[in-house]
Amino acid sequence: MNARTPPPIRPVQADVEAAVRTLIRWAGDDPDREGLQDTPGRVARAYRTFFAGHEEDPAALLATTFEDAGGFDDLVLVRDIRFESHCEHHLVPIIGVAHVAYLPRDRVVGISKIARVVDAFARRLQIQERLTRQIADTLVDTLQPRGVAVVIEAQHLCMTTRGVHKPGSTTLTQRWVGRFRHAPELRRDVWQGIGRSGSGRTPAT
Ligand SMILES: Nc1nc2c(ncn2[C@@H]2O[C@H](COP(=O)(O)OP(=O)(O)OP(=O)(O)O)[C@@H](O)[C@H]2O)c(=O)[nH]1
Ligand SMILES: [Zn+2]
Repeated sequence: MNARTPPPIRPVQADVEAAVRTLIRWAGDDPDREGLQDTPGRVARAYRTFFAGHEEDPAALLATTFEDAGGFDDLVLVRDIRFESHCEHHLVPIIGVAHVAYLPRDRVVGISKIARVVDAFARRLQIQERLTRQIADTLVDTLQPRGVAVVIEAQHLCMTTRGVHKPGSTTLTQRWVGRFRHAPELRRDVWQGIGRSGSGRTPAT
């Protein structure tokens, strides 16, 4: 944003409710009928939850670390972190799991904070590739570990409930940083840890 561009004005709840009334009318229904009267307010509140990550600073979630981990510097893998996100193309849910691994250098982080970082990025308008990368980059920047791995498997409802209509299809993305990039055995540890048999190939740089 350059100096002449004013910051975007954030709509207030009344603006959002008016937009939802328009959507209801566009769908062919009457926003004033009894069953729909409270819907615009509900949708505004739901969207606030869905996109709460835009208000969060994921790096701050990792601020508390522990150096006294008994010299532990081996693999830490938090598996099956269920998340709900929304695709930025259709505003339709992306539902999946993230598996996050790191090799500590001199400190570890509370494991719940890793799941919080996943949520902070998931609760935004997203594409899966960016979500994967943002989680990995945040761990790298804040913990400076020897390596980070993020694998995400997700179902995009824009592919299953509309458009190409492929129910059951899932998308898998992976990001390997540091030691994981050039150590197939470490990547195999992650694949085995998450119950999958990934290839040991070295990812393109
Ligand atoms: N790479 C990537 N694509 C995504 C993600 N979520 C949704 N998409 C895709 O974004 C694309 C948008 O394509 P468009 O042709 O502009 O939109 P569309 O006409 O609604 O496309 P269809 O979904 O094929 O009906 C689609 O191919 C979606 O499958 C994501 O996380 N990553
Ligand atoms: Zn989509």
